[in-house]
Amino acid sequence: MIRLAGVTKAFRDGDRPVPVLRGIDLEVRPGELVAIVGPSGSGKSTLLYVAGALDRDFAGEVEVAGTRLAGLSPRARAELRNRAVGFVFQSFNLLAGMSALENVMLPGMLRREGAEGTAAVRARAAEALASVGLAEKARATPAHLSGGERQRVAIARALLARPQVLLADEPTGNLDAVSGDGIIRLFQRMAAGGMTVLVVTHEERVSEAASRVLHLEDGRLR
Ligand SMILES: Nc1ncnc2c1ncn2[C@@H]1O[C@H](COP(=O)(O)OP(=O)(O)OP(=O)(O)O)[C@@H](O)[C@H]1O
Repeated sequence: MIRLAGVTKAFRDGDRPVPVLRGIDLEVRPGELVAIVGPSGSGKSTLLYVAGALDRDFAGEVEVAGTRLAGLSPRARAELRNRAVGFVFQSFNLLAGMSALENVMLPGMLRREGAEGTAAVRARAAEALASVGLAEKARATPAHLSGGERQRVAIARALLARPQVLLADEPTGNLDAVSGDGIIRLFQRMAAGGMTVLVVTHEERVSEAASRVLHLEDGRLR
């Protein structure tokens, strides 16, 4: 679940505050796939970063996966993010020298908790890759994968920690129509499985697939 209430945010241009979010109320429940659309520069990415506990420089209330962000230390915020939130971006951000499986394992290796060994992280990564239909490509490096497959690897990486919330910023922006449709179906499946999915998009076929579409304009959602 994601909940924003009365969220405002401004960037600074010299001394002048430039408001970007002007009172955002938003609730996305488990099982929902919500699309945010709006003109370029309207603040869609900014809203996504606030909702994902990446940005704490805002006013108002935000709750992510049952935890209110107000008063959390940077460390507690990072823990919440690692545990509960998966991020997917337009550019897949995969490491070229690593296989698909190793790319998916990476966050698990960096944030290894307790006594979890490499074999356990590898098993979780293999499961995540299988869930996006890429079990067969585990050993391939990004250069040997199509754009759609690369994005699916990035999604598997975001799913490694089995997050409750999945946030995606223009996830189909670099993909052809067929690959993009595969990614959209994947998001629909994640939501159907009970995940809370919030996607920022310019693309109509993404918003058409969403359970709700919200327009961000002049700092407000409608
Ligand atoms: N770090 C920053 N410092 C100052 N201004 C910023 C910063 N990040 C974003 N902005 C400004 O805030 C506004 C919203 O940016 P944001 O990236 O959220 O828009 P967007 O709707 O995602 O745009 P696009 O669709 O083009 O990706 C823009 O005017 C942008 O220039």
